[in-house]
Amino acid sequence: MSERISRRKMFGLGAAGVAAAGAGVVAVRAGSGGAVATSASVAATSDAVPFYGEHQAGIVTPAQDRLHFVSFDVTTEKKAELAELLQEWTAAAARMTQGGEAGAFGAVGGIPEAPPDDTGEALGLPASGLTLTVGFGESLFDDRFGLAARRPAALAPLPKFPGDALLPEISGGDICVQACAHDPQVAVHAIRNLARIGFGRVSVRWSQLGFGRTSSTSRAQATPRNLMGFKDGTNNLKLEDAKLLREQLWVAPGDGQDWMAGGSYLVTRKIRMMIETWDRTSLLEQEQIFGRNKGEGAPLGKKAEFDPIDFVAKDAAGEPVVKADAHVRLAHPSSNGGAHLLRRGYNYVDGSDGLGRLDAGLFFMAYQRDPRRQFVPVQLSLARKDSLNEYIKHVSSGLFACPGGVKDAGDYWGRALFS
Ligand SMILES: C=CC1=C(C)c2cc3[nH]c(cc4nc(cc5[nH]c(cc1n2)c(C)c5CCC(=O)O)C(CCC(=O)O)=C4C)c(C)c3C=C
Ligand SMILES: [Fe+2]
Repeated sequence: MSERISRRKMFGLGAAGVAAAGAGVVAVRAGSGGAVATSASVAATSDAVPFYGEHQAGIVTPAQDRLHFVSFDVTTEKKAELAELLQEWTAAAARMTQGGEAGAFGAVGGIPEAPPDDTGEALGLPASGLTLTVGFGESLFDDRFGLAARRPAALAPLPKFPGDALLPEISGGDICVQACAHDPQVAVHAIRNLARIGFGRVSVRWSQLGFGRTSSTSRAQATPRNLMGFKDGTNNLKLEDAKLLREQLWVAPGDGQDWMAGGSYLVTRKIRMMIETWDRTSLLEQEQIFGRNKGEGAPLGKKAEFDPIDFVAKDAAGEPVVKADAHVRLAHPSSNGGAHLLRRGYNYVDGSDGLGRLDAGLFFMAYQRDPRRQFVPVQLSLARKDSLNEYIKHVSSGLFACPGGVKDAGDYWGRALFS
C-alpha cells in the first residue's frame, strides 16, 4: 500500500485554524515529484506565510519570486451566491497558503466517481511562501448586487493618462486575486483552483504571470532588477517603515467606507517595454533616464544605492545631475505632495509579438491608502514628462479595493462588505 500523507503534513507546516477536515485523507506520495528541499535557500522559501491577521498577507510580505495574478468577472447575479463563493475561496486559500490542498478530500482522497476537489499539480510541493490577496474592482459596485452605496470614493475609475494604450480585455474586472509564491507551480495551482471553485459564478477575465519580483518590500531583501537591467525597489515603502505604512499604505477607520479599514488599494499596470530599442541605447542615456547608475543603483553623483538623491546638484555645464525628466525625480515623493507607493511589481515575458520582438515588460503593482492622492498624481507627472516614456507603453490597468485581513476561521474575504 502506498504511503499517504497530506501535502501539509508532509512538510510539517500545519497551522491551527486551517481546516483540518480531510487531513490524512488527502493524498500525496512521500518522495513523489521534485518538491524535496535540496539546499538551505530552498528550505527557507518553502515556509508558509500566516493567512489570518489584521491585514491581508501579500502586501508587506517580503515579495516572493513569482506571481500569478487573475481578474475575474462575476457571472452570477445572486449576491448570496457571490458571498458563498467568497467563503469557499477563503477556506481554500487558508488551506493552500499553509501547504494544504484546496479541498477537504484533495486530488486523490475523494470518491472515484466525483471530480477531485484539488487539481493535483501541487501535490508534494511545500507552501512555498504562497500568499493570496483579494481585491474588489469598481465594476462590482454597480447595481447587480446592491453594493453601489458601499463603493469607496477612492475606488473611482482612474483618469486616462497621456500615452495610455489600454486594452479593455486585459483591464479592470470585478474581483482580483494576487497569488505570490517562490514556486510558480504553487502560485498557478492556487489561482487555478480558485477559478475551478468559482465555476458558474465567476469567469476569468484576464490573468498575468510574473517572475523575478521587481521590488523589495523589506530591508532584509536585496533589491532585484527589472528587464531594463536596473535595480528596482530601492526607494520603496518597506515592511520596516511602520509610521509611513500607517500614513500611506493602510486605510484607516474614518477614511471612507468602514469595510475597507485595515485594507489598501491596489493599482495594476501592465507596462510593455520596447526592450529592443532600449538595448540599443547608450549606458549614459539609460542612467540619465532613471537618474541612477546601472551597476550599484546609486543616485547619479552618489556612490551607494541607498545614498539620498541630490536633486539640486549641477554638473560642470550647470545642468542638473539628475535631469528634470529623470524617472526618479518625477516619481519622488518630493515632486508629488509627499505621496509614497508600496510597489510590488514583477517582470513578464509573454512570448513574442509576431514582429520579431519579445513581448516583455513590467507588471507594475502598487498598494496605497488612496490612489487619488498617490498613484494618480505620480502617474500624471510621469506620463507628461518621464524620459522613460519613449521605451514603454501602458497596455492594461486595474484598480482594486483590497479589504483588511481575514481575522480567523469564522471570517471570510469581504465579510464586512457583504454582511
Ligand atoms: C506611477 C508610478 C510608477 C510607474 C508606473 C513606474 C514605472 C516604472 N518604473 C521603472 C523603474 C524604476 N522605478 C524607480 C523608482 C520609482 N518608480 C516609482 C513609480 C513608478 N514607476 C516610484 C515612486 C519610484 C521611487 C522614486 C523615489 O522615491 O526615488 C527606479 C529606481 C529605483 C527605485 O527606487 O526603485 C527604477 C529603476 C520602470 C522600468 C517602469 C515601467 C516600465
Ligand atoms: Fe518606477
